[in-house]
Amino acid sequence: MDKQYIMALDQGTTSCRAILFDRDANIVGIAQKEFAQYFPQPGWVEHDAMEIWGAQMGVAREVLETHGIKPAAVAAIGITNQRETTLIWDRETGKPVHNAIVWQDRRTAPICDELKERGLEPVIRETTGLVADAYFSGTKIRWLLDNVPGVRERAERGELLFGTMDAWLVWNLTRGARHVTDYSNASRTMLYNIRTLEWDERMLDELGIPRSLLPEVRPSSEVYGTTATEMFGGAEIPIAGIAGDQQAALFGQTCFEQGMVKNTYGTGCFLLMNTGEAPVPSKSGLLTTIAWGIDGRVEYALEGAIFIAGAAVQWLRDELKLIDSAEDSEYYAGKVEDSGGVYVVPAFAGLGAPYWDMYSRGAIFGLTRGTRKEHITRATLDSLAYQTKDVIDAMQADSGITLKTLRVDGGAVVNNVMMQFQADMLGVNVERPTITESTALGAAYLAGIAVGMWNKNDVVGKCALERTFEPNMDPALRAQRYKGWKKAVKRTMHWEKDDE
Ligand SMILES: Nc1ncnc2c1ncn2[C@@H]1O[C@H](COP(=O)(O)OP(=O)(O)O)[C@@H](O)[C@H]1O
Ligand SMILES: O=P(O)(O)OC[C@H](O)CO
Repeated sequence: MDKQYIMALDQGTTSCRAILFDRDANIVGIAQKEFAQYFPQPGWVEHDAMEIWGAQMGVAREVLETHGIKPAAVAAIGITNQRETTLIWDRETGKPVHNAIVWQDRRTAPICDELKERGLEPVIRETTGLVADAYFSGTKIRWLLDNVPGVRERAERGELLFGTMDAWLVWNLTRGARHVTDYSNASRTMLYNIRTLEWDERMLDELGIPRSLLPEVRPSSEVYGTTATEMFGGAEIPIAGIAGDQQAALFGQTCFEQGMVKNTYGTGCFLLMNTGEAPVPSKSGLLTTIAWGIDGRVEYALEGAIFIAGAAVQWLRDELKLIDSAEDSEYYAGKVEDSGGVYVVPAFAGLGAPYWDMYSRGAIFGLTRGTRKEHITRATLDSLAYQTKDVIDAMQADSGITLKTLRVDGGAVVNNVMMQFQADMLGVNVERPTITESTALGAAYLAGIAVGMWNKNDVVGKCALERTFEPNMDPALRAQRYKGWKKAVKRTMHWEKDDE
């Protein structure tokens, strides 16, 4: 039988998706399942890894069945995942020792403070490209070793394995035959030396993490193994691509040239600029990270991670109940000229790039007796664009490259009011592609390339634009609005730590 499909498994923060692509990289079908979010304490976020595994397999089988496609017709599986989310499990039983600690989880902020006090920040930056923040896996592993009874002893006896969600899925799909991750995911652990491309002894030592926990690090496009026979009714499907979701989106948007930038507007916003074969250090609060390893080469990116973006729209809907659905935000925001001087700073989980303030918290500024929900809704959407501008300014400063256009994707880019304001704020065109599932597309490309279905040139030709938003705001007005935003951000900083 002709192997004509590539299946992307997109293990996101709130849902598992399986997306089938045909040989022309068109979407044939999508299945999606949300899973539970656990918030055991303020600032803590956990996932049940067994639920994720069940949901991921469920959608993989569902998308094949719904479209009447036999597993044997799938040429390869590409995996892409929420990054940093940390799991430790037993190498014999496959049982997790604890829920996964999610990237948004702030419980390890004190461990990060301790690393900073020990003067390790420059070492972390130099070796891993990251900053000392609770966001990354390293301090989450440390927390599990210190706080879950028996885990440190079992880890030291070599009985346990650590992985981000990619490694967890590959390990399960291959029934424990492979414990692997790829360069892009490894570069988010705070344990991986992005220059030597090895686990970093110093960081492992500083955090007291046994090496035996760690997966093997492989390129982002190669056959890592095949699915165990019982997974898909006897078909042994090659698992041929792995990349963290934001790097996968950069690949899916075919940002293959140095200086090309994409922004994904999902729960958070993640901007990545391809910086080519050399890691570019940041002086402006960005991360230096591995984009992918392919064709025997590793390429790097500068990244700005914004923790709360679309999640702020969910907050309007679920907590404030100002809107009934995320789509409503466009309707209400469109009913006013502008936010009427209101600024929403959605620092619910502290601030990421370029501020890196774990102790900032959300705030609404500029309220007057005339403020309506339309203004607050608009200001919430504006905050996605302002945060993006903060990161773009930092990227331009660090790389010396001036942004020409911004390629966008993710669930929130359907919002035309927000996209237009983004173009206005940046003063460059914002390009929205036809397929906004860039993350899954990137994973599919990586897998399809590994099994010879496509090459890199083929996929560049497949990128089609659906709409371009052109800037249409007076530069003086832009500067004035942005100044207000900077003032608002400043006033939220250190909120949790200031006693005054
Ligand atoms: N029309 C819309 N306007 C603004 N935000 C939206 C809209 N539709 C969806 N969103 C936001 O997009 C996010 C979902 O995007 P998605 O890419 O699926 O996120 P993730 O992969 O992070 O789970 C949600 O946070 C939601 O609030
Ligand atoms: O699941 P997403 O799309 O919100 O992405 C999460 C990021 O990978 C976290 O770094």
